[in-house]
Amino acid sequence: MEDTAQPLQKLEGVVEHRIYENADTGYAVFEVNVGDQDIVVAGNVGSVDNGMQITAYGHLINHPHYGQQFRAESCEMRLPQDTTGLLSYLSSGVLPYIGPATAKKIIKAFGEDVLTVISETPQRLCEIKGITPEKAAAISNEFRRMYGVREVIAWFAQFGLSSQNAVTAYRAFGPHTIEALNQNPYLLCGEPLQLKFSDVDKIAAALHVELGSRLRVTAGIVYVLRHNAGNGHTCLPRAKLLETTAKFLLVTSLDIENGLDELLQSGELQPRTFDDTEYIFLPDLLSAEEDIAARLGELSTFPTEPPKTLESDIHALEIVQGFPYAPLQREAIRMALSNRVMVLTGGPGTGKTTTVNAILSLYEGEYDRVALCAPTGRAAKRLSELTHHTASTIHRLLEVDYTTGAVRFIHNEKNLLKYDVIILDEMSMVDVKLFQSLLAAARYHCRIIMVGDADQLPSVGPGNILGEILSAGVVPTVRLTEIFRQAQKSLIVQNAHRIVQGEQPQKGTAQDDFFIMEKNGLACQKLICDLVSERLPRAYGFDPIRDIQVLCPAKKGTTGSVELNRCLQEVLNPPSPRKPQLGGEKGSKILRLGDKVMQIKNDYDITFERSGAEAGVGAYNGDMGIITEVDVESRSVTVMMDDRKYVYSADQLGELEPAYAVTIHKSQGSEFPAIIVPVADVPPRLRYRNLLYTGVTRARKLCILTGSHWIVEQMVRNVRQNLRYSCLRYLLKEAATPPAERR
Ligand SMILES: Nc1ncnc2c1ncn2[C@@H]1O[C@H](COP(=O)(O)OP(=O)(O)OP(=O)(O)O)[C@@H](O)[C@H]1O
Repeated sequence: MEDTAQPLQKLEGVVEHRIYENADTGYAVFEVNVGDQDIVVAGNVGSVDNGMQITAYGHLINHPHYGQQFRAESCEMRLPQDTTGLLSYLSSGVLPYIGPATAKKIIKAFGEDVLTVISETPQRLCEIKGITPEKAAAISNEFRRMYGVREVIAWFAQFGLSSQNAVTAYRAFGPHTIEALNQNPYLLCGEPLQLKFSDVDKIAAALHVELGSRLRVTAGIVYVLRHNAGNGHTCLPRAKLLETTAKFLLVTSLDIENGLDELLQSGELQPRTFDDTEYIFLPDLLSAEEDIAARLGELSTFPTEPPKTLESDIHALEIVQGFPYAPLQREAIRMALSNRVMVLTGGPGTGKTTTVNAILSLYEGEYDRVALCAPTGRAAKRLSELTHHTASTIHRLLEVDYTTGAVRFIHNEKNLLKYDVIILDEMSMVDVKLFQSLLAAARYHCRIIMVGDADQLPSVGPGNILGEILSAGVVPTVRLTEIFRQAQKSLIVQNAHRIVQGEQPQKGTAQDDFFIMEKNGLACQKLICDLVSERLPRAYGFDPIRDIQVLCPAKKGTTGSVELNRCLQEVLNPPSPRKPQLGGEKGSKILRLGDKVMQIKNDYDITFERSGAEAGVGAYNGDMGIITEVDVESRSVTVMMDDRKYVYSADQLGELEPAYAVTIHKSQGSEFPAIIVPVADVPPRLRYRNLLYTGVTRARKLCILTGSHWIVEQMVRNVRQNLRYSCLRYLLKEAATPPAERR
């Protein structure tokens, strides 16, 4: 967050001493002799060695902890040329078997040619006493490897790309990285770097790759598919893919058609045809949908014997809770006990949780190991509060393997989970890859109960599993429809059902838990601040920070989450000399002592402590907490999320955002005592039913819509189900059909 607007300064000198180096990220700190003094240089510049000549570009800054240092944005390095530099370089232990004494002997023997000898004719090193042919080969190999990384860093630097990217590329592509990238710069769009296509296009243009070249076209097609996976599609119809790619790449459709055929032939992409439409998949997403379909299809076709005492067991539960189950609830309970897989779906207040509780009790009488889980930390917490059973996130159930860098799970098909039953709530939020992983780790006989509301927004990741399962009609399903009397009293519940049925929500009166207040633009912004800071705490006793949540359809605009966060932070947690803070430069986000914050991406590595309980790792997208400490010196922030205490270091602060106002998308799976949804200035593309429905159903005790009623009307009317391309429904039907009956 420091000032980088000033022109870059240049620093030239010779590396005197390495202080710190992180081989994974390419971050290095070292002392450089610039003639009359030594200056500490830090930055993502890759590996450096004593004696190297460097030219760095960056800024001289005053680090609060380490004092004056040069923060390098980029750095060119040359191996030492003269014998003094060479001696310093070789004496530093940079190469195996060469210490200061051997370095002296080698330089004496080969002078300024020493590095050429090491690289080209290492056998000549055997002229030095003590260097065997094996040692000479090891020295030469190590030198070439290091030099290779450096060359890759230099190649990346000429296109303005970081050393961190270079180190990652070198690790993926090996000693021939530059050769491979010169031949096909579009490799940079794929794993592991996934750079933006337009940026790679510029590099390709500099390397004289033509617009219509096969390399560019095939990379463009894969890129379009991957981009669409980011928007939730597991595949695209062939025609749509061709059309989108042609527009994106500005080349003829014939070129694209040929490119696609090549990718299909090589297996880099895979086709499936259903209802006369050819769908094109990235292989990993196809195998995710196929695996899910195969498993659920198989489980669906093998019902089990229900326990003989089932009816009397259900009756016993009814006596304990004091009311009978409704017919559909009974059907769901029976289904859970007589099938290996099922879906339980329904809107708010239709008795899903009551039914899950019954299923849980009966399963616990039957089986030893029943797991309850949900896709997010907040959803798991809510589930465990409602059922009084331990519930965990799917990630925690599968246990993330932290050692590999990529997200892998400790429980998988080779190391199965030891559960007899898995009950999975908030199914609408689960994406195909995560569900594939969960099913793969489930034992063969494990029952799978999926619970969710298909009218909620679909998952952030690719797929629309719940919607697809329901439309396939293969998996045994109960759809609860009755709104129970208890829930009927709530206008939140009534209005949620109205919205789903395309009816307008009713404005409430003073006794109700749902209101619509007409205000637009800045007046709406001001109204929200007043409601949160004064009116609702006064009228209902809500804590403005912990109980009230503003949920925005959009990020941008006067009543978007960014602007509202700024205003609410100012009102609820204003600056004060007693409240240290970070950020704020040039309008960047501020993190201040006492702020409510949200974790905005999954971090599987971050550790937390708990007083009186075991420490652990992981903070997940959507987790919320309060800043309890800000250390300006080390630029670190301490956050309490329930009983978990996290310390975010300077480089992890990007994972946190103020959370007085969050988007409805980020609030999926969570509930709050009171919510306010600004329905003013909502961009047209975000005016749709499921978004409003998901927002409204997050409220437990109070829901206020502030904005204009005609935007509410538009949102209710617009049923543009976030159309998601997926073939799970077809694959499920196929999997549940005996082979002989398939077409
Ligand atoms: N068979 C029943 N008879 C009477 N009341 C019931 C019955 N089943 C559930 N209820 C009541 O209806 C209300 C809503 O039930 P429940 O919490 O199970 O619904 P839900 O679908 O999980 O709702 P939400 O999704 O909003 O959490 C609760 O007060 C519950 O006690």
